[in-house]
Amino acid sequence: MAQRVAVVGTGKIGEALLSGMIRAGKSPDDLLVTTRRAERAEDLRRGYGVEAVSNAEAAKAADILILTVKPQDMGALMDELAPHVPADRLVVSGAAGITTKFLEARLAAGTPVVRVMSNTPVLVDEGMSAISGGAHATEAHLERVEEIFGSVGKTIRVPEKQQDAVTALSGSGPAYFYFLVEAMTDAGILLGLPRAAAHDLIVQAAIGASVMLRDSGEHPTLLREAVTSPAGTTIAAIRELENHGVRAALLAALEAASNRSQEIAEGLS
Ligand SMILES: NC(=O)C1=CN([C@@H]2O[C@H](COP(=O)(O)OP(=O)(O)OC[C@H]3O[C@@H](n4cnc5c(N)ncnc54)[C@H](OP(=O)(O)O)[C@@H]3O)[C@@H](O)[C@H]2O)C=CC1
Ligand SMILES: O=C(O)[C@@H]1CCC=N1
Repeated sequence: MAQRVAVVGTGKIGEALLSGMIRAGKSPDDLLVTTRRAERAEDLRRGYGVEAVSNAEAAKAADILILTVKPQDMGALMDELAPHVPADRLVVSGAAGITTKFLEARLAAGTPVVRVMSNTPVLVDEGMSAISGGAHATEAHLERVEEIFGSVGKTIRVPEKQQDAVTALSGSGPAYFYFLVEAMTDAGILLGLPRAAAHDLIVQAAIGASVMLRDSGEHPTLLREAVTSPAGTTIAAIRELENHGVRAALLAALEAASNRSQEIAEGLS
C-alpha cells in the first residue's frame, strides 16, 4: 500500500514539496496537508485536491510527517503534534537549525527522525536537499526521504554536523544569486541600459553560466579564465571585485549564515 505523507505547516517549501510529489506521480489521496489558517487550507485543497487536516489528525493518519514550519514555530508545533505521533512514524524536518536531537527529545522513544536542508528551487524541480539521519533513522528511512526530495531536485547525504554549513551554502544560496542579479541589473542601468533589457541580459547570462557549471565538467576557475581576455574588459571588472573584497565578503557572509543557523538551534534547545 502507498505510504501516506503529511506536509505539516504547508508554506512555500511545503507547497513546493507537495507539488513535486504530485508531479512525480504520488496520488493526492496519499497526501495530507496542515496549515495554520483556514483560507490557506482551502487554497491547497482547491489547488492540489489534497485533504487538509489538523496537526493531530495528520500525526495519526500519515506514515511520514514532513515538518516545514519556521524554526521559531517548531517548539509550539511539537507541543501540539508530538503526543499524537506513534513511534513507528517517520518524522522529517526541513527547518533551518532544528536538530534531530531537538525533535527526538520531544517524540516517543525510538521515533525515526531525518533532517533535511532544501532550497526554493524545489519550486522548479532544481532543488538541492541535504539529508541527515537521526539516532533511529535506518537506511530505508533515508531512502524514503531521498525519494520524496529527489522528486524536486538533487539530494545528498551529509553528517548532521555539516547542516549549518549546508544551510549557509545551498539553503540560502539562491538568495545570494538573486542579490547579485539585482546589483548587476543596477549596474546595467548605470551604464545606460533600459531596466528590462539589463534584467534579461543578466538573467540569461546567469542561466548560461549555471548550465555550463553543471554540464561542462570544467572547474569554475577554467570557465572564468575562458571569459577573461588579456588586457580585456573582464579582468578590469575582476580587479575591482578583488579591490572591493568580494571574495572575503562571501567568506564572511556564509560564515555569518552558518553561525546564525547554530544560534537558532541553541536558542531553541
Ligand atoms: N525559504 C527558504 O528558502 C528555505 C526555507 N527552509 C526552511 O523551511 C521551513 C519553511 O520555510 P518557508 O516555507 O519559507 O516558510 P513559510 O512561512 O512559507 O511556511 C511555514 C508555514 O507553516 C505554517 N505554520 C506555522 N505554524 C504552524 C502550525 N502550528 N500548524 C500548521 N501550520 C503552521 C505557517 O502558517 P502561516 O502562513 O499562518 O504563517 C506557514 O504557512 C523553515 O523552517 C525554513 O528554515 C529551508 C530551506 C530554504
Ligand atoms: O533564511 C532562512 O533562515 C532560511 C533557511 C535557508 C534559507 N532560508
